[in-house]
Amino acid sequence: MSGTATSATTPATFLRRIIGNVQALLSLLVLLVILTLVALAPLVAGPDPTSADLSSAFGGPEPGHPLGFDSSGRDMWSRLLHGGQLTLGGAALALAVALTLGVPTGLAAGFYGGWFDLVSGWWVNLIMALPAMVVLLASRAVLGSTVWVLMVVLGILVSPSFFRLVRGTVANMRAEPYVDAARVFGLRDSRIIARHVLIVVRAPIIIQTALVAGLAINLQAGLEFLGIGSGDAPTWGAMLNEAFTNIHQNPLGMLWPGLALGLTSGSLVLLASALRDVLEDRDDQPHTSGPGEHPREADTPTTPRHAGARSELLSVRDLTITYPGADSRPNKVVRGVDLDVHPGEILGLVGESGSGKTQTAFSILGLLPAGGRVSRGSIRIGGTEVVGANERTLRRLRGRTVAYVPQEPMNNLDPSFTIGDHLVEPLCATARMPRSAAWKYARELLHQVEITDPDRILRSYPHQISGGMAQRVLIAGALSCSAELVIADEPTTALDVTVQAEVLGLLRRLRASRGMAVLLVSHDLGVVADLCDRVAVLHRGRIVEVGTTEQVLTAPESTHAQELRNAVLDDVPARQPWSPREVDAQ
Ligand SMILES: Nc1ncnc2c1ncn2[C@@H]1O[C@H](COP(=O)(O)OP(=O)(O)OP(=O)(O)O)[C@@H](O)[C@H]1O
Repeated sequence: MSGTATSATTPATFLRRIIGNVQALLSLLVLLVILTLVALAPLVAGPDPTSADLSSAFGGPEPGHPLGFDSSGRDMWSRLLHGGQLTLGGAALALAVALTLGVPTGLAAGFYGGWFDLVSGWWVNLIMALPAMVVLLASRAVLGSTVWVLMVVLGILVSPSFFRLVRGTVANMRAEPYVDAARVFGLRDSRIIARHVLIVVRAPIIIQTALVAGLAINLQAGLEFLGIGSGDAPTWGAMLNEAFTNIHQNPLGMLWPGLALGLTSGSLVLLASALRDVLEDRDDQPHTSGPGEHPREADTPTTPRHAGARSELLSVRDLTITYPGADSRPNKVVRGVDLDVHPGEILGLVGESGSGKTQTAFSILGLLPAGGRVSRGSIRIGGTEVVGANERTLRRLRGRTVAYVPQEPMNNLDPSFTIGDHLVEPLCATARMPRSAAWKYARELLHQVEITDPDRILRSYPHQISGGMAQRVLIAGALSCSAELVIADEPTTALDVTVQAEVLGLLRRLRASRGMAVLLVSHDLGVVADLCDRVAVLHRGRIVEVGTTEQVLTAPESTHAQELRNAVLDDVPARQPWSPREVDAQ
């Protein structure tokens, strides 16, 4: 089964995506213009921002003074550009402090947990409990009114936002199997953090940075506006303060610093939202294929099309699933798939790893991972179109018409709840059964999946039962709302051979007794031969052969079905026992 959406984006790809995103491009352009003008203030601003000429007070624009003069006759254009240096510089300092404090401590607390997590958590809670304005006022009284000092204090006050973000993300991934695997390979923690952890947290950090930058600029301007800042120095907040006091004589005076603040913080917020889309591979385009889409290989029509009458239970036509590719162009992982599962039938969906089996199954359930979308085609379950359907329609179908049996039974049971809770909750919520009736029915379901002591199992927590038992419980869950179609994704892969046979036998008996249909996702031809009426073979996202199980397994027509069959070792002579002479011979 595939993992979740992650994007290992190179800087060049990232840049290309930014350029391809109108919102990101426009907000970046606005910010670049503002930053360039502010950085070049000594060259382009003209007169000294502090030199006053009372004879020009409240004067309008004139050559060399495009924005006119303030109440003391100081040039507004010059004050705006020089003021930007203090306002934006102060915000950058606050951000640098917040990042320096929040990110490394968040990484360490999330990765190592333990006493460091506990102690840093207390500190962060303490800082968050402090009223920011009161702390800033007290800091000004104690440390002086220099804008830089106040910005350092502000940086400390906003650092918990980075700490919490990074700690939460890292703590979630600490238990990921690939982190354990990296440890097993003997990698040092510093390398694991640099290689596996930073990649995951960098996108949220970049987004948060853009948001906190906007906040810091506005807080800094707010302090200056209230007169808590650095006195005479020109800043956007101080300009607003001065213009506000003289609003009746010169209402336009508020416009320029207000516009500078609004444009800067607005662009930062828009940039953060666009970055989220770009970095997290979100794609909110309508679900249609566009001219820019390109398959990894030519779209040669190898798919055997059987676009005849559609099954009333499950009918898939021309299904195409797309993810944003590494080069920012759409990557089709399933292409033009046609499938039908008839009532009471077991259809095997087979193919090598990565051929698109799980993606096809998830799209039928309307549960594609983030970034994935059905870019073309139709999926009908019980006559209802799933592609483009709203969540309410999908919820109505899931559990009632179609149910799912996963590959890893243990991962799909919440360790905090008993098996009884797992079975009873959905019965109460979707079938609206009273609790006592739901418990009785859950017991009956466990009987149907051939569990001999249902009362003990209902009271047990997931860790108290075996993998085979857990899979039976999940099958019972799939049966609970009398679904007509069960999608089983490698339901026996995680089980040992004896239990595999038991579960397969159970599925076969349930089909016979309840008449339910099964779409069985598997790469194990033995399982398919044992259970399925028909087989569809997937190769690189396309169906290359469909037929009865006997026909596909005994006389496959397509090369890929032949290859799959040849990979089964049944007819191959067993290897001779190992003998030390083999080593000598090498
Ligand atoms: N979240 C994702 N983001 C991008 N591509 C994905 C994602 N999940 C799967 N893919 C790609 O989709 C293709 C099909 O994956 P899928 O999981 O359906 O394969 P599969 O046939 O079920 O393989 P397996 O038997 O190993 O589970 C693969 O090339 C995979 O790289």
